Amino acid sequence: MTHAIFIDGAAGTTGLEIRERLEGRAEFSLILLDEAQRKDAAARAQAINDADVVILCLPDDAAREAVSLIASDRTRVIDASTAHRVAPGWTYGFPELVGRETVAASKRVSNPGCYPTGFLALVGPLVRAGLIPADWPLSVNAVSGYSGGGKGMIADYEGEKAGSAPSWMTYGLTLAHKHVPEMTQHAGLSIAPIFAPSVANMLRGMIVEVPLPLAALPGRPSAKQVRDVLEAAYRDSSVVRVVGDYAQANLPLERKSGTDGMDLFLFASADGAQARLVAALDNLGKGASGAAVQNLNLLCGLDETAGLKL
Ligand SMILES: NC(=O)C1=CN([C@@H]2O[C@H](COP(=O)(O)OP(=O)(O)OC[C@H]3O[C@@H](n4cnc5c(N)ncnc54)[C@H](OP(=O)(O)O)[C@@H]3O)[C@@H](O)[C@H]2O)C=CC1
Ligand SMILES: CC(=O)N[C@@H](CCC(=O)OP(=O)(O)O)C(=O)O
Repeated sequence: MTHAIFIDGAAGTTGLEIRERLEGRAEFSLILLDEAQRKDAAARAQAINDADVVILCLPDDAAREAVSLIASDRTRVIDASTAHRVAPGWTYGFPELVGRETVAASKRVSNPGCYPTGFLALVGPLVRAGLIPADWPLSVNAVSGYSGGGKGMIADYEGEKAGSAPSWMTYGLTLAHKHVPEMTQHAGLSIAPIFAPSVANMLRGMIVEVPLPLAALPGRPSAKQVRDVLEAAYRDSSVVRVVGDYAQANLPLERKSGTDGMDLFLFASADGAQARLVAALDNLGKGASGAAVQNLNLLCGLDETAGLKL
């Protein structure tokens, strides 16, 4: 069976990467709009309703508009934007956390944000297991490649003004980043984490870190207990891996660049009092396009890793 797929926003950063992963796959036929039609509401509405699955790679408002254009009961949606990540009636498209069957059975799937993908992979299982209380005041520090800001930020770093682009900058200084609600809700937290994102002068790649004062947590969990919970959570996954044999003295932003996988690490102090939980991924891989293709595979009853770069 061939599944008809329409990528709305196929000319953007995320859309192009999804297209690249789908090309040459016999299970899919792509519905394509040319340059003159790709922002035409009537042409998009037709394509949306002709598709079995629509993948939205659009700004939030355009994603909401695209969903409003759906008239066909058959059309299923994967939205890569922030528009529906905490919306009722939408499945949060993180198969390793919500269950592959749940994603596979859904008509409306919201792809996780890139930073929340790292944060939730690390923290979700630990909250669920009771090692981190729901009201624990977590913080999360992260670095992204500049492609995380889409075509606009890529132009800032690679276009005429490239010389004045910072080599590294922290942002989210109002403490109201759009990813905080999904991090809080899908981790099962009652207190929002303090989120400190930053961008480096590198195209792609992401490191997300959660410092964890083990000795201050109720029950004082050991590093081994934390690691055991994470390993059990991802035992069945070939996309998310808990790395147990990392012997290097540092961890580069490039670690997972160009791949759709995510590596998780637990670094603990010798006395077991402190730990640093770290996720390495590609903001355009498991952080966006790879996750969308993984979800698409599940919606279509295919192997979840088909077409992924692992
Ligand atoms: N980049 C990343 O790492 C990640 C991005 N995302 C999310 O994915 C979505 C897409 O992001 P990204 O690919 O980075 O963004 P880009 O800006 O690179 O691409 C967005 C695309 O949407 C097109 N577009 C805008 N409005 C409309 C419209 N009304 N109708 C049709 N097309 C439209 C743009 O057209 P034009 O080319 O003319 O500007 C552009 O091609 C966003 O919601 C983003 O937040 C999610 C996870 C990670
Ligand atoms: C570097 C950079 O600017 N990153 C983006 C997030 C990219 C992303 O994944 O966000 P969404 O999927 O939620 O759009 C930001 O902080 O807004």
